[in-house]
Amino acid sequence: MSKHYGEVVYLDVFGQPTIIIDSYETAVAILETSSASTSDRPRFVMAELVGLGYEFAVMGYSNAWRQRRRVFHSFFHQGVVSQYRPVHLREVRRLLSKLLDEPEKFLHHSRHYVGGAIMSAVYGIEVKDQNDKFMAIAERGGEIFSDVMAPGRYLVELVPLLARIPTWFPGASFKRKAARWERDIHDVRTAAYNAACEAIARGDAGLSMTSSLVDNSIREHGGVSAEDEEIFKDVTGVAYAAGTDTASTIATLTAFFLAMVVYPDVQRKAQAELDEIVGPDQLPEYSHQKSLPYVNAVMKECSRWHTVTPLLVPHRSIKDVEYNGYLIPAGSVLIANAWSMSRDPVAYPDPDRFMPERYLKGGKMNPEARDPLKFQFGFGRRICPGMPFSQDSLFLAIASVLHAYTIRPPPSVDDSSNLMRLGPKTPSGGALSYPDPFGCNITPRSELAASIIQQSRF
Ligand code: HEM
Repeated sequence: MSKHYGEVVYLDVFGQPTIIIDSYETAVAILETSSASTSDRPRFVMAELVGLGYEFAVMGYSNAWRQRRRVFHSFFHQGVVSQYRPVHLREVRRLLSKLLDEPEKFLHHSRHYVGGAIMSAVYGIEVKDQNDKFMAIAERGGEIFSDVMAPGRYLVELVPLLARIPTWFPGASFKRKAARWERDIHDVRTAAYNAACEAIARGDAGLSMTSSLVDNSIREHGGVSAEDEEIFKDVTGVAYAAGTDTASTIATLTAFFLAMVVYPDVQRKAQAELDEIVGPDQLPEYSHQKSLPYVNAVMKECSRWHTVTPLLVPHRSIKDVEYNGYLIPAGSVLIANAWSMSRDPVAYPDPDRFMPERYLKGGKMNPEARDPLKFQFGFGRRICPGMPFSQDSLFLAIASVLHAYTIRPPPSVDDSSNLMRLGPKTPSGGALSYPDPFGCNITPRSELAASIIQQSRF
């Protein structure tokens, strides 16, 4: 888009000033340097109608948002996420073991890997069953989130007055849908939270975000006030929803499997590095991460190659902002086009190609290469607070799967032109983007690898 219209595009959408930001540098100038003025959110009417207003991800730049974000941050910032590593390590052994038994269900197992870690971290609940009800609730919540946050999908976003028409009114199908979905969203916020509180009351709860919040409250105030209980449900609910649903980390992990199918040379290079650093007798640990530049580069390239949230989540300006001689009026909706940033041919020559080498120089991470995490997780005061947790989760899965398994195209894909068709596509539709469905053939790299996985079963 910037090729034709420039890096900042102004649109008047039914009287609503809307700015599309196409370049990374411009996004930093507007959303980071001026973040005190550009960290509000526009109103998401459909999200409110389905009950998603409790998520601080959709709240305006207010005290309620600040309060919830502060609580969330205290459990997920870079300095504390290592406390969840034992959980990721347990879940990755489960993932490897399931891949041995049912490799064709790799996407399903990946969902359980990501969701299992977040369920433990947030509620102290261990997900064992393939058909776990809490996983199903979160996945349903994720589908609804992606639908209602899709830009331009609902007329009510442009004409909020429509939200007042009665449900039976002709053309009010969006309201009937919202009424049905409200029950699902209510379950996301309360079902696992209530189960965790029951376990705390019985005295058999695992250590978690919920148990810490409740225990601290009892210690400091002698109990949990009704007001605090609402905040605890909001904050644990958003962590569970954002971490477990069909989005984010899972979409990046799916892109990893796809990239390994399409680019076998990359896979071989990453495996050679793992063989040298980790060796054949054990599985990767976090202590290996610093010595695995190529695997780290694969992980970064997965995030860039497949953009999970192509238009991120819109911000809104609360004051006039000047950028490069232009005036961005207060009240503008600010949309950062992460898809276009990920395809910037200057930062990423041959951008559709999966090429971890772009982040490396002399066998080490190249500090001059643009790190895609700087835009794929948003900007300024709204930057994704779940990034450190999701990076820990992704590293361990990517390193462990590559170390133990070979990922090949399914037998039905017999030549390279068919393979390339599996590559990334310009996203369309929902707020969250997923690679198209694909199959792959996953087999242990050696008998030793299979036996290590067997031994680590629990
Ligand atoms: C690959 C994984 C992920 C990606 C690509 C991703 C991306 C994003 C993006 C683009 C935003 C909006 C940022 C902005 O408005 O500028 C966001 C916000 C958010 N994310 Fe993530 N996310 C991921 C994983 C997670 C995880 C695992 C969690 C929870 C543990 C999480 C929790 C949140 C929350 C709570 C917000 C709202 C922040 C706010 O509005 O203040 N995310 N994420």
